[in-house]
Amino acid sequence: MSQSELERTYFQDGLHGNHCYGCGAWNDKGLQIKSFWDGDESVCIYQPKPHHSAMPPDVMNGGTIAAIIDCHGVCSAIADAYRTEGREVGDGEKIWYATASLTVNYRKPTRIDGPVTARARLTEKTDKKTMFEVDFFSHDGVLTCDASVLSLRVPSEWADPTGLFKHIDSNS
Ligand SMILES: CCCCCCCC/C=C\CCCCCCCC(=O)SCCNC(=O)CCNC(=O)[C@H](O)C(C)(C)COP(=O)(O)OP(=O)(O)OC[C@H]1O[C@@H](n2cnc3c(N)ncnc32)[C@H](O)[C@@H]1OP(=O)(O)O
Repeated sequence: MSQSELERTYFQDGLHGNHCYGCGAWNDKGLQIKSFWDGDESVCIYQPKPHHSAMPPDVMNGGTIAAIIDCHGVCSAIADAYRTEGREVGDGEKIWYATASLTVNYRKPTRIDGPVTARARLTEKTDKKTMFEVDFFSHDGVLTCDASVLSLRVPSEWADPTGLFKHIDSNS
């Protein structure tokens, strides 16, 4: 059964300190997407802004669409991992995933004049890898893109607020 808007728990609200451009609730210049479970699917509804346009001002930009799908897919992988362990997102020992692969097929132009919806379903999972297939709809219900997002579980250094590369450099 679908949750009402007031009952929803958004994955990103549990990812404290996340400054990601697409999904970081702590990045005030980012998209700040919000994702939630609707049964076995995860859903993200996003109202594009006029500056998220492609060349025609009424069509949504493909890179912005990809950023939404990417972050919705990775956040779904994170939320799925917490759910598998019976925990709320962000509770207890932290779980991080990063994008290993993103494929987006742009089937039709996406209207910018209303909220877009990404719906994702889990299609493959191992201890380290999680694949979500994502359908992307414009506000009039047209399926404009389909996509797949492969997320890989990464160590806690990815969440170091001072950065990742010093860990990589010191290991190489
Ligand atoms: C107070 C402040 C606190 C701060 C808190 C922060 C909170 C943050 C919260 C939340 C964040 C969540 C939000 C993120 C959302 C946005 C996502 C992004 O934009 S992430 C950036 C873009 N992505 C990258 O930059 C990855 C770059 N790539 C890598 O680093 C590596 O390639 C990585 C980690 C993805 C994989 O490397 P390996 O060494 O762990 O894995 P290997 O051993 O190579 O592979 C494992 C398995 O995966 C397959 N695999 C790996 N890469 C693949 C690929 N590209 N395509 C297909 N398969 C791949 C391999 O074939 C292998 O498969 P077999 O286990 O043998 O079956």
